[in-house]
Amino acid sequence: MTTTEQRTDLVEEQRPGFKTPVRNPGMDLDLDWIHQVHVNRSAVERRAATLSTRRTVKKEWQAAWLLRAITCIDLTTLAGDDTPGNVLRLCAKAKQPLRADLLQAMGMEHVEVGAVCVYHNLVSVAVEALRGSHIPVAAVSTGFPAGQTPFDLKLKEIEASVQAGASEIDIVISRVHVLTGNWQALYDEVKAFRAASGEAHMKTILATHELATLRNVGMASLVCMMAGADFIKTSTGKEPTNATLPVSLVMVRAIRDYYERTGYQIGFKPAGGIRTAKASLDWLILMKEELGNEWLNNTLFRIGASGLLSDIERQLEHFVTGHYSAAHHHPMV
Ligand SMILES: O=C[C@H](O)COP(=O)(O)O
Repeated sequence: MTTTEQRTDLVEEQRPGFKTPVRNPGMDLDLDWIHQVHVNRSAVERRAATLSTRRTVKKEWQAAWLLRAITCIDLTTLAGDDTPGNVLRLCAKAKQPLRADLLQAMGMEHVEVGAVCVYHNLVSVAVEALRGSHIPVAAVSTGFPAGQTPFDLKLKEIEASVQAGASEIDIVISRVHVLTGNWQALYDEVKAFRAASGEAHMKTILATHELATLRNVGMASLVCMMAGADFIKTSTGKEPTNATLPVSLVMVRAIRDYYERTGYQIGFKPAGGIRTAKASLDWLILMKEELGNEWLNNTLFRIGASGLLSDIERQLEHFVTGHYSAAHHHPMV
């Protein structure tokens, strides 16, 4: 077993506040272990229900957490009518997510999002637009969102996105492997995606709404991590229900189990339907309470969202105009 201490020399600084996550090498599929993992559904729901926060941002710590949330956003556009034009606008927003006067009022010089997430066809546009920043481009892949394309094409899609400059690959798993309990097939699939991703960081999208049970969510999380996933991600954003606190709790506890067993820190990305500043605080609280402060940064935590940033901006604007005076000036993150 490798300890965290032994691995710190492998972590390289890429940008202030951003550490390249240590690549998860995965491990052999150990069904004995994952079958011991139990999910108590009612306990999960009770715990998730306590994670509610205020509707508006009134306190300084909440504003500081919203700034942190911005740095963890995978700013996303995944629409049939995406064009180079709207991706260029998205990248401009990624580089400057808050108005200069708001930033200044909170004593900040610069803030940027965690990544920009697009379909393969827009990867090169985003890479070009973000050149000179340190914002990585994530490509959804493997037949996103349904994953119902031939396996060989999935591998080629990953390779093409890496070639185009994506440094993060968000793959979708084949839900059939989970629904038929074929854990070996899921492991082999994700391991092949891992290999095709090369040096890019791989997030595995479980599409939790389509996995039928929380137990399946927990099992799939563990199998994906064993197969070398660097992040596990809840949803595509295209399912009837996307990121929820109960599935997120199951997934972060699987991350904790995997960390305790291997020493490897796997990231978590709730995605889909997260549109309010209040909701982003719920997920930050979940990370802090379940995994601790080490997971409260964009190396190990991302929020996949297309519409969250505007509400955070609105909330911070209310906060700055209503509750924050020049007398308080000090950096918040
Ligand atoms: O991966 C990110 C999701 O597709 C974004 O979903 P959203 O449009 O509901 O925020």
